[in-house]
Amino acid sequence: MEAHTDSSVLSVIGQEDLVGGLQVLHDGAWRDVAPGAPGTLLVNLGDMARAISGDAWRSVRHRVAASRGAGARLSLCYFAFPRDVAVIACDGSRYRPFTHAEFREQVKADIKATGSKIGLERFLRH
Ligand SMILES: O=C(O)CCC(=O)C(=O)O
Ligand SMILES: [Fe+2]
Repeated sequence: MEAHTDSSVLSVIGQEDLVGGLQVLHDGAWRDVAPGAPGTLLVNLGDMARAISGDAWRSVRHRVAASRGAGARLSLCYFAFPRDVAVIACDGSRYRPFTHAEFREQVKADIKATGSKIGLERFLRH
């Protein structure tokens, strides 16, 4: 899975594998996230948490780089999203207020046009 930030408010990832492969970008370097003990849940902040907090919380860029022949990898993800009509706004934020539906449509359009998600940058105030 290529590098991305989640679009959610938060994501809960249950990794039932012992293979690993999840990596997060930290200080410009990809770091492995070691698989936890069985039953470990990993919580990831998404773009909506970032926007609602005015960048106080960050949506970490991550990817899955499972190596060939490492065995089966199973992960279950739960993504919590705002309702479509929810207005995502924060006083003093770099982002203009937008609805979740607007964000979703913009991501869809950007993926169609460029092959990848652009995300919150699209909503920067000018
Ligand atoms: O499988 C994983 O560990 C993460 C998957 C992921 O990043 C996603 O589905 O957004
Ligand atoms: Fe993700």
